[in-house]
Amino acid sequence: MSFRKKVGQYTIEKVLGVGGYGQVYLTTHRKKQEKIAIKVSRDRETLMREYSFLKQLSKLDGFMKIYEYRQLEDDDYFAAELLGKNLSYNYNDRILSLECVCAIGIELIDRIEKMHENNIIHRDMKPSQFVLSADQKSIVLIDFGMACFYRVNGQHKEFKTRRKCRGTVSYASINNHLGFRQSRRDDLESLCYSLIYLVRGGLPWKLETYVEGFKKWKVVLNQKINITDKELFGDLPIEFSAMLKYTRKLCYDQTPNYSYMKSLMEKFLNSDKIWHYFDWLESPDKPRQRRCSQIVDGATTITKLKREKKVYERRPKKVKFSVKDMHHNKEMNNPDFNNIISEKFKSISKTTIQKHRHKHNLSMIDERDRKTSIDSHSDSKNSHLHMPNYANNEMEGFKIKKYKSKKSMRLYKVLSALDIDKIEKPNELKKMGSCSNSIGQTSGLLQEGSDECSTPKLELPEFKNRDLIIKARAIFADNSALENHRCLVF
Ligand SMILES: Nc1ncnc2c1ncn2[C@@H]1O[C@H](COP(=O)(O)OP(=O)(O)OP(=O)(O)O)[C@@H](O)[C@H]1O
Repeated sequence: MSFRKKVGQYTIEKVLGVGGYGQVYLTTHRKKQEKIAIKVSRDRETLMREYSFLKQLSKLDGFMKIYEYRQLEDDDYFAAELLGKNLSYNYNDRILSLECVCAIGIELIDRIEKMHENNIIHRDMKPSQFVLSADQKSIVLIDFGMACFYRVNGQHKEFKTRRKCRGTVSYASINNHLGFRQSRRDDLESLCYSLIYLVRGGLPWKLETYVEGFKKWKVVLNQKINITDKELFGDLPIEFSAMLKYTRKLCYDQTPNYSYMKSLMEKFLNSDKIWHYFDWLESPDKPRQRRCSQIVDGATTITKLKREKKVYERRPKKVKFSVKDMHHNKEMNNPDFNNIISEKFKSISKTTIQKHRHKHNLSMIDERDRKTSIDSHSDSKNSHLHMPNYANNEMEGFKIKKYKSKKSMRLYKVLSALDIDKIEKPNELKKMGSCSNSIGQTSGLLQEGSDECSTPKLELPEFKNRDLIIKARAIFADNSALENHRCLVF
């Protein structure tokens, strides 16, 4: 297999990153001998859109400088300023200090504010999109492949439901999970999860590796709703939870108070020179650096990454053989052939097999899986029977806490995660009646799925909190009815 050596007039030196839809290379311009980053993709439409957003922002401080866009025979590329490392693995595989993360937070809130002023929302904020500038003294926000305009001709786009869940599940906002069209608030909520990741070395959501596609979104939503402050924030100062709660409270089209958010982070810094606090820079008068308790047991944590790295390093090299070799061996009646094959299949883990089944929609053959699927199926048929009858409640100023049943407690948890303790129009709850009659109708929120969703027909009933989401969705469904409400949702 031959690797690509050049793109247009640039010679490729190494791969900087391979993402969802493109590859980023470190290259040298053959004539000017300049080091340049090149993003290459076959997805012309997305690459062009990203380029146009970057072009618009590139004149501002804190955004990547962007050069040319070229169309090639098989793919397209654009050239950009060469930046440093991204923050996804954290500096030196260690958790960052509290002060450093606050400094990063201030930088990023500033970038987000500028981006929002330009009518753009990012929709995929996460640590791998936070890249150090070449001098390592500032943070640059990259990857606008999923960005879009939230305001067109001065008008905010209207609120919509049943949208695809977009972005990266661990950092997605609750409203994104619920299928609501994203707006400025969602970038900020994702930023909060990213900062927690950086300062605690991970996020507490737990995911089995074989959970894929849209099911992953359901599992993580459940955890985001049910998690306690202690689990999520550990010994972090109260300002972090205040910031997350603030972003969750924002209305759909509300302009966030960026200064307030910055002020929460500034409490931990005494100097104006933000880069002073970056852990990766040495300075003689470096201020005190505090480390917070680390999350070690989550879907992605530094500890886990280190562990995996060690296992990977220790693993003996696999003997590779091609299909051609296999046929050859078979034809030659090689006595070792069967051993080789059985060894190879032994090394395929259960997870991989489950993944494969999942991908190809194969029936689950083990008894436990079969049982779950039967249970969930029967659940689906009778789902409307489980719906508590809220429809008769005509009381003004409906208090969520009033309902003590298990299901309403779950509803209460979603609403309190969104910081809503009162629904002003109890009549809205009537909609649940009609929603609950048809799984197809209600599952719009759930089935449209993520962009990662390769199996859009994932069974809705598998989601334990199905009722809860249906309810939340029903309550939020009517944008206009809730516009003037204290619950600040849309
Ligand atoms: N200008 C640059 N200079 C240095 N490194 C870069 C630059 N642009 C991107 N990278 C690196 O390449 C990685 C992938 O880039 P980018 O996020 O733009 O690609 P993507 O295909 O959209 O990825 P994903 O799907 O993971 O978001 C980044 O995390 C970053 O480490």
